[in-house]
Amino acid sequence: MEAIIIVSLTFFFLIKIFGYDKFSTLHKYYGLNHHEEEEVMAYVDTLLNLELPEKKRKVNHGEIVSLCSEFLTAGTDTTSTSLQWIMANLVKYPSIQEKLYQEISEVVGSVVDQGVVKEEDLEKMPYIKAVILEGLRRHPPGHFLQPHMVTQEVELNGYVIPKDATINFMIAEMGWDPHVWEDPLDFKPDRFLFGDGGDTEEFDITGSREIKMIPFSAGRRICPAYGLAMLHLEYFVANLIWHFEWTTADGDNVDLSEKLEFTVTMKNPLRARIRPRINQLE
Ligand code: HEM
Repeated sequence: MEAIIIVSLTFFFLIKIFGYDKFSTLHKYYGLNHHEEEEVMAYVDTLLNLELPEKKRKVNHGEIVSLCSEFLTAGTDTTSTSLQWIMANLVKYPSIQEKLYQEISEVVGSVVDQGVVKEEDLEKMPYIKAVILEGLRRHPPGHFLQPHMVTQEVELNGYVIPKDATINFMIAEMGWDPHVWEDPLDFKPDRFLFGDGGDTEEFDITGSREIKMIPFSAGRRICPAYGLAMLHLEYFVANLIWHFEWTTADGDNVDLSEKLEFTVTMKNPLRARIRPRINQLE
């Protein structure tokens, strides 16, 4: 009998579906497998002996707590919110979900083998990158950056911005600019596929060549974890789609209205019906 599970999504619950032990990438970056063969260094370890050259001392416990709190806050909500937006679009647009599933199956094979899509598999999947980039363009979790301060007076488009002024950047609006993006409010991952081979390498998410969208900011204060966040999103989405077929719950329409919280979240959180693909093969 088909097992159909209706979920009101919180994505950390979904991590549990797969089991943390299978998420080798998380282990590698967060240093969770100290007892296993691979030698890893946890971020917190790097702080314990960190010298502050200007102050000629090590970071104290209060500063370590503050740094840990910062990266936990900065990293958790942003990634889970982005994941929810991307999955919502994959539920809303089944043909995009199907195209993604086809790409994953071509690289990884059949889900009956019950493995996981691995980090090295993702490198052979241009479409998953395109889906994540489109998700971050259309629904960046932060619509603004942290406030920045101007270090020297500058003139921009006829406006003088004085030294020490506090400024910010409307990063969501940049990604929706109709002068830069065709049909900017549509969810079209194909816009990030370049060349015959569908190579997405060309898109520069750091904005160092040109700025078309900067969900992770740009320059010196760019999100230090942008590579990790991209990898997590590709990893979670690929595995969620490879293992499960996602459809709307009870004829619900996926509502993409926004709500401003710490990040910009779904006003009506995604409710989806997920069906293990393995059952479809029996
Ligand atoms: C989709 C996921 C993520 C997005 C869209 C994102 C985006 C951003 C943005 C826009 C900033 C502000 C940069 C600025 O003000 O110029 C930022 C800063 C930061 N992010 Fe991320 N981030 C994500 C995930 C993560 C993760 C997973 C971590 C840590 C594990 C992290 C750690 C940080 C930290 C520590 C800062 C502050 C950097 C500083 O003050 O210089 N972020 N992020």
